[in-house]
Amino acid sequence: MVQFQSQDLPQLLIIQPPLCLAIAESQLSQKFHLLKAWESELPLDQFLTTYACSVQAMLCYPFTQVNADLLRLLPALKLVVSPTAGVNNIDVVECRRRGISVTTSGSAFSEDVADTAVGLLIDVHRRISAADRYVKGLWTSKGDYPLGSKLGGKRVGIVGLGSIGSEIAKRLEAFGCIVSYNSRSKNPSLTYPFYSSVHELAANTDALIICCALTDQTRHMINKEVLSALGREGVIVNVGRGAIIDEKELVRFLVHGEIGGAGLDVFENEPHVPEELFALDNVVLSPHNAAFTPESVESSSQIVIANLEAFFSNEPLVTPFMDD
Ligand SMILES: O=CC(=O)O
Repeated sequence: MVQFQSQDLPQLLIIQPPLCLAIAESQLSQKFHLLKAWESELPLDQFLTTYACSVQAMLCYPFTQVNADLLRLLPALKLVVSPTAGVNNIDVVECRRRGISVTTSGSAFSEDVADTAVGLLIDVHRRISAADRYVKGLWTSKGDYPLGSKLGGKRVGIVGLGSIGSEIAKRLEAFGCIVSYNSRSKNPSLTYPFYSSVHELAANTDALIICCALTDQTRHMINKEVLSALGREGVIVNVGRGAIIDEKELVRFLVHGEIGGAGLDVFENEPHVPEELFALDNVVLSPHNAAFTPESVESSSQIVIANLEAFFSNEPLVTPFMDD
């Protein structure tokens, strides 16, 4: 049997280690010659210069900033593969200008993100995390814990009705919620009420779930006016990206009781989380892990590998990034 040396395999550049999103390295290394920049003794720019003329594909984990400066060092690059749904760490405009394709995880994470979004919504309304802390610390007599509020019948506005938003809507319908949405455009195949303005959506709902992409247009889209429109009883859940909400305003609204509560999986400057939130029982926090289960990471791994194989065999990419 012919034994391939890894040098014979197509090169795959990886700049930073994978953290929790480990794409099965054993599977990758059977098919690609992995160039792991962080394991090299060379400074990054020298490492990249060494492979500049040969590297055509890069796997980019969420903390790698793929900006114009980095791309300039990689003149042969033709493909950036992201194992996540969000690509706000990649300069997709510069990639397009340079003829570099970008792929995402497609819908590999959608169901798990949707589960977490609904979990956070229920938790804030029914005070599950706060009740857990209460039982473990202060419970002295039965029945004296403040009542939470019912999810069924709530009007929930979904901001971004793509693959994740649609999974959230499906789940909320089963809970008897009244769903409406805001998106870049109305989807004619959906019957949920559409609001072209997120402010209007907030004014007409009891809770907002943010699951759109972070772009120049959506940065700080949830601002003081939108939070005021959501109102004192309103709840906000964010499983998109932290910077879609003006975090300083959100903290101010929560601390002053000007909105009802929040379930947050993402933050503006991760892993920094505003400490004012820690003392609030109507705020539930999670460490940007809404998407990640062993099952979804495995499915994202398969998509990463399928995109790389398609690229190196000149086949159409499986989940190209679509900026629609
Ligand atoms: O945050 C997770 C993702 O973008 O898939």
